[in-house]
Amino acid sequence: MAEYIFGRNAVLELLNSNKVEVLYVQKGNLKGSIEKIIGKAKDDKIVIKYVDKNKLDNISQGGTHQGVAAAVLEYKYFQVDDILNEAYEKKEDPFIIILDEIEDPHNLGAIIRTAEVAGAHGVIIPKRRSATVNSVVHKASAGATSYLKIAKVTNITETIKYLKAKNIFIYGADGEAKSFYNETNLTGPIGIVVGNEGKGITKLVKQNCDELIKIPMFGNINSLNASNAAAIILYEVVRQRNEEK
Ligand SMILES: C[S@@+](CC[C@H](N)C(=O)[O-])C[C@H]1O[C@@H](n2cnc3c(N)ncnc32)[C@H](O)[C@@H]1O
Repeated sequence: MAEYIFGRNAVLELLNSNKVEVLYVQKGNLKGSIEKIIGKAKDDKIVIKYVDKNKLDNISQGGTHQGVAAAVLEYKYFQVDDILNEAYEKKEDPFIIILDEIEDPHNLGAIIRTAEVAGAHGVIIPKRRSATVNSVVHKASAGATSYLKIAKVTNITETIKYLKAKNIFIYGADGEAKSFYNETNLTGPIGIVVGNEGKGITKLVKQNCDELIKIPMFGNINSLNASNAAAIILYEVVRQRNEEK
């Protein structure tokens, strides 16, 4: 069952933290701060439903709704083992994307979308210093957050060690790597680490990767956008896996 928040200040706060799934506005009640709320929801491309007062009275169960309520988007994160089990149940080698502090929700959404389309089994993000699955990510993923398993972990390095103990080979995507991504064998059980937009993969995480791989660059800019880099590498994994069959 959806959880609802009501009242103008509470709804605006929820909008600012990108956690509104659907906005409910009382028909005809469009004056004052409600205009700001509707404007923000429109900017964020959130579904707005104009409803009768009765509907809002029901949602708020007698509370003061001031003509507005919102359904809260709460993503239920999976465990790393759920991602592994998804692969094992499908009798496939695990194919996991590990995001080391991706901060931009649009990048996170885009990577989740590519990972889902590429047939990966899940995406792992850290609890801290990372974008989390909110309405912006949900939209940027084109709804892929509803299909792909996303796990939120306390420590990426520990998770990598855990995956390595399960015979999963961990590649770090790094523009300074020696090996080229397309000359590296990316078949078998693998995890691909993609780093933060500004600082790349953190030192400790990098040290714990089995191998670093790079996408060649020929221009003046010293890196690709994280979600573009992820897409290029994920599709090389797809290519190699299909060639293997
Ligand atoms: C914007 S880049 C980070 C740039 C950062 N200044 C650095 O030193 O890594 C974000 C992430 O995208 C991936 N990436 C970007 N360009 C890449 C390339 N040429 N080869 C492999 N990965 C790349 C890496 O995972 C990187 O951590």
